[in-house]
Amino acid sequence: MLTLDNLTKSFQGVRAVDGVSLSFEPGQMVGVIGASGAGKSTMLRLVNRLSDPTGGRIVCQGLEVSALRGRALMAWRARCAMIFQQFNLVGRLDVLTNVLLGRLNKHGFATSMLGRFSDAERTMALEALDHLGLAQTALQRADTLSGGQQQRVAIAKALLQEPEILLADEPIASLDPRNAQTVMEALRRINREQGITVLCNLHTLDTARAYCDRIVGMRQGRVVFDGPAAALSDRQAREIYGVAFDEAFHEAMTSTSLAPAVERAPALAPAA
Ligand SMILES: Nc1ncnc2c1ncn2[C@@H]1O[C@H](COP(=O)(O)OP(=O)(O)OP(=O)(O)O)[C@@H](O)[C@H]1O
Repeated sequence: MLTLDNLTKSFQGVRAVDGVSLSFEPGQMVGVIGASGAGKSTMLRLVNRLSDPTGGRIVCQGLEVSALRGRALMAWRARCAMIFQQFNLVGRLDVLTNVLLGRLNKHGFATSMLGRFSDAERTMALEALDHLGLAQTALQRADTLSGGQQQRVAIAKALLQEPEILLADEPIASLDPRNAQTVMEALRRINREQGITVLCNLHTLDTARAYCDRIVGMRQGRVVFDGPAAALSDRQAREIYGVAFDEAFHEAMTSTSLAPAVERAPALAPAA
């Protein structure tokens, strides 16, 4: 169980995360939604300690994450992998090497850059790519792939960390609807098959409703909704998004709807 207890982060007087208390059961897929500036990214960055809280605590299975320093902090970061909107791959390196860089925290930077990976790790990386429908791209430069493919490479890299928690910060924000669907299906499948807890910041409502067990709605740094996706009413959604509500809905309605995706076969369709 991962628990955020009265978690707060202030930036020069702005309370980006304001007294958030939440608990996440292992294996949940949680969509964090809210308008721009609601505090979603800051909350995720606090969880893996890319950013330090100014108040409150983070506790995971008895470990006080918010107090960790040095090696213990590195070990925590290895337990919760993070993927970003902009993929964070090294474009000039091939896909396989990018995925192997997910082992960085097991080896240290120098060894990883020298490419000293074991056969078992290479097999693990190829299996992760294969699982994500990308085995055939292993020797291609990462920057020759489509955005959706690059995000799936980033997911494979995150999986090489063997994480318990996957933090996804707007993973589909820069993708077209088809690639967005493929990436969300991949995250859902990893969550279901490997039991990895997924906390995913999302802009649009229908995506959160379609793929997540639970939705956390944030507004001005606070949690204003926490419950099953099916329990989120339009009135509550309006409260979460405020004046940005129409935008959140408009995006959802004008894009190829992602909603039916969970009803489809779980196999990953190759993205363009
Ligand atoms: N490093 C920082 N320095 C100062 N203010 C910051 C910093 N990071 C975030 N903020 C502020 O904290 C608030 C929450 O930002 P955050 O990026 O967490 O929101 P968000 O919900 O993820 O928004 P978006 O969907 O646009 O990414 C905003 O007011 C933002 O300007």
